[in-house]
Amino acid sequence: MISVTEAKKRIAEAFHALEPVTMHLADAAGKVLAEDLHAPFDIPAFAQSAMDGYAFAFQDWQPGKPLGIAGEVPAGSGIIKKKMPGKAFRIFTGAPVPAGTDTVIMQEKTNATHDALTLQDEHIRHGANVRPKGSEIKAGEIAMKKSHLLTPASIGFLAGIGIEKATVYPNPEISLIVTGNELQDPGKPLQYGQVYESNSYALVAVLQFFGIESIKVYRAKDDLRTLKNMLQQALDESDMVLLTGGVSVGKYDFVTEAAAACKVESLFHKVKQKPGKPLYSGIKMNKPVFGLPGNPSSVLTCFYEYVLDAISLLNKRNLSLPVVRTPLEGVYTKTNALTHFLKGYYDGSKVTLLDAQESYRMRSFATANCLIKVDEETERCEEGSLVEIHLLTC
Ligand SMILES: Nc1nc2c(c(=O)[nH]1)N[C@H]1C(S)=C(S)[C@@H](COP(=O)(O)OP(=O)(O)OC[C@H]3O[C@@H](n4cnc5c(N)ncnc54)[C@H](O)[C@@H]3O)O[C@H]1N2
Ligand code: MOO
Repeated sequence: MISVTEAKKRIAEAFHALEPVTMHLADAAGKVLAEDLHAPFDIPAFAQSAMDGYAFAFQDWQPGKPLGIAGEVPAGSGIIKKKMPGKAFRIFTGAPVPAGTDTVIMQEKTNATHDALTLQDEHIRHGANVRPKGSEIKAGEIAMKKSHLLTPASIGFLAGIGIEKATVYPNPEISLIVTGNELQDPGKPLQYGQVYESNSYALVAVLQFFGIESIKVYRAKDDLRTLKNMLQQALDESDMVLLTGGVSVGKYDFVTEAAAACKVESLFHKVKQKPGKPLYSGIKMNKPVFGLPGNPSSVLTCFYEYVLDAISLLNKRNLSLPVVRTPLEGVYTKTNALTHFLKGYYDGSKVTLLDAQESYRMRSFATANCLIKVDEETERCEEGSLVEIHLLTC
């Protein structure tokens, strides 16, 4: 049995990023850039008015002397206006500032008749209310660097400078295999000895929260041949496989055997932790395989603590839970030399240990917003002592 630190280290060293793919910008949100992007054009592509008002040449203006009005330039106007010295143009926000003019005055600060304009702003400066050509970015300039996370603002920025496609690290396609003869679908009546299948629901939900779109779910009976064939198929058609249940020492626990039969190389089996002690992790051609111990709370805890690390290595995102140190409300003691991950509630200044910590229970997990990590060697956490918590961002 290895420590939590060693298990995380083995994962960190085992996996590398998926092959980058080029996709439409609309599909690239939440992904990480695998290339530098350069601006294809000067943006704005022309000197642009920032206000509804009048464009004029600053040097033509003499206080108290009206300017003539030569015409109108609405946004989107493709008409190139002739230079009209001494004249102003009616102009609107976003419209091209006509050649020969360099300054825009907002309409509220003018007095205009149909052909004469009086400026009523002595403080107006040369170039006011004009967005110069290329002031956002110049053609050829680096717009975004490799490894940048495409946030909504990044997507808006790239679209705004005319970029349509991006080469990014894709999300892994993931197969889930839930094992167990006892499993029944929610909504159907429970026969004696059956339990409702909830692990696939929790895993699909958490994967979706983290932006993973391609998820296949399989159900396997506790039978080595079936499980082996299913795992082989899942390995063939996806980038990562998560199995739940069947990873402990029982007579019907076949996950590690099935993985070995599929030539998955084991990274570890069993970690000094609670919940999730029988956790298994393996690798086949950069495809992570996790055998998550079947108890629902162990499944989700191991997902947050280990599977997220592996996904982060494949898609180059940093999805691992944020870590905070905060005072503990109450006292916590433990007698075993295992790392404990405990369901907690963090109010921004302290963390409270929730009840129902047993790994078959999900009730308090459903209201928890963090996991409290109590290290292997710690025997007692005193009231008010600083503990490490991992924030459940979803
Ligand atoms: N002799 C020992 N027995 C057990 C040990 C051990 O070290 N020695 N470890 C215990 C721990 S810790 C855990 S965790 C479990 C893990 O066992 P498995 O991964 O083999 O899981 P199962 O036995 O298949 O299931 C455990 C539990 O979870 C329920 N389950 C399973 N799948 C689902 C699902 N999809 N949805 C809802 N509930 C599920 C299952 O019915 C069992 O109650 O082993 C301990 N035993
Ligand atoms: O972790 Mo088992 O996950 O303690 O029930």
